[in-house]
Amino acid sequence: MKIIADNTIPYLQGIAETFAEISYISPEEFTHDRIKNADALIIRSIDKCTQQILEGTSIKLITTATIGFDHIDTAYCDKAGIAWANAPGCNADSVAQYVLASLITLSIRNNIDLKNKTLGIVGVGHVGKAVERVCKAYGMNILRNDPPREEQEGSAGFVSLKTIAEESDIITFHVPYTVSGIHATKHLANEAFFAEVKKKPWFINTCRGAVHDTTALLRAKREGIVSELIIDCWENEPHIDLQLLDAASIATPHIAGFSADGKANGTRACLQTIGNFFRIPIEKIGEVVPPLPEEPVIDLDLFTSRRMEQAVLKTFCPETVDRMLRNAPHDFESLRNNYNHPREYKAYTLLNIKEEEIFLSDLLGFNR
Ligand SMILES: NC(=O)C1=CN([C@@H]2O[C@H](COP(=O)(O)OP(=O)(O)OC[C@H]3O[C@@H](n4cnc5c(N)ncnc54)[C@H](O)[C@@H]3O)[C@@H](O)[C@H]2O)C=CC1
Ligand SMILES: O=C(O)C(=O)[C@H](O)COP(=O)(O)O
Repeated sequence: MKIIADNTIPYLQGIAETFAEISYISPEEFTHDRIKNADALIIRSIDKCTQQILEGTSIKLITTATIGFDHIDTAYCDKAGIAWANAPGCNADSVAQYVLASLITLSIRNNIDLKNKTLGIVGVGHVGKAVERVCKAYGMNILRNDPPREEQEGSAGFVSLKTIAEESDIITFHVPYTVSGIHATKHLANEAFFAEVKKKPWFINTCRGAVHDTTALLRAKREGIVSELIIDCWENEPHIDLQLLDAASIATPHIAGFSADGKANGTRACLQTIGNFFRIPIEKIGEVVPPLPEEPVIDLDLFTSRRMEQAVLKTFCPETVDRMLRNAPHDFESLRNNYNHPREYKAYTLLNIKEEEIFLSDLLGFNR
């Protein structure tokens, strides 16, 4: 069996060689001619699987090491008999770590207490639920909007997008990018949405850039309708809007899901899918593990105040990544490809924890 894999997917090399003939190609090499003889692909979100690329190839299975799958023309795949699979939930905890660390960063910068602030979550799937869990543990009130889930499960626990706009102090989007159907998310945060916004909320996009309309978002920011912007996903990546970069309080190059743990989960999910599809045992799958952090022990006594917040920022510091993007906005893709993937909380042990810190620590998943 022939596999072609994106050579920027971590923790894959040395594993797939044991059961397949595998070639690694760069995202730039991802063309029809290069992939046409493969049986299976292992891709990332920057490898666009369009009809043009796929038509006339021998590909039977596409696996993407990501949650989102808007880079795959799934309608064409279904018509052409090409199976495809994403990696559901693989990096949901990474996005939650990013959101909490970014909120803490801005709360310290602006001297604002987040406890009892209302967080409106739009899209409450794997990521939205993980964000809800950590932000609730941190003491925030949660509003949830998810019309597709509401249709299936009933209205209890869900609110309208209008309520999110009117009542939230912070609004965070965790929807897939979709362009058709009654729940299409393209430009969900548009002029009409910002017209309903009341409390000058912070605005977070860590899902897909085109879920917001950049022009409308910039206007909302300029007019003080929204206040702080946390932007990880941008329209037209990697060619990001420099005015939005300037307007954002935290700006990162689409790395919210880039924890080492999330990457390993994504790689493992792809291998598992290939194993199941082609009925091959993948013995080395257990070797797909992220490396230990450089400093796996965090001594809380080293911090004079906001000790748990400092511990969170020790695992992932959005300001470091923000600086890298501002210094080189045109290197968006290379910043992503050469990123130093942080570990999630479970890779760290907290020392000298106090009784009142245990609840949050355990909920985030730190060891103690
Ligand atoms: N920045 C990053 O690195 C990452 C970005 N993502 C993005 O986040 C998205 C969400 O990920 P998951 O939560 O794992 O997906 P999921 O499929 O588990 O959940 C998405 C939720 O959004 C809801 N939804 C769909 N349309 C909606 C609408 N119009 N309004 C409100 N809710 C709507 C769905 O019903 C579902 O519950 C992914 O599709 C991906 O695009 C995911 C991981 C990392
Ligand atoms: O999982 C997703 O969906 C994401 O947005 C990923 O974080 C994107 O990762 P890459 O495709 O850039 O590896």
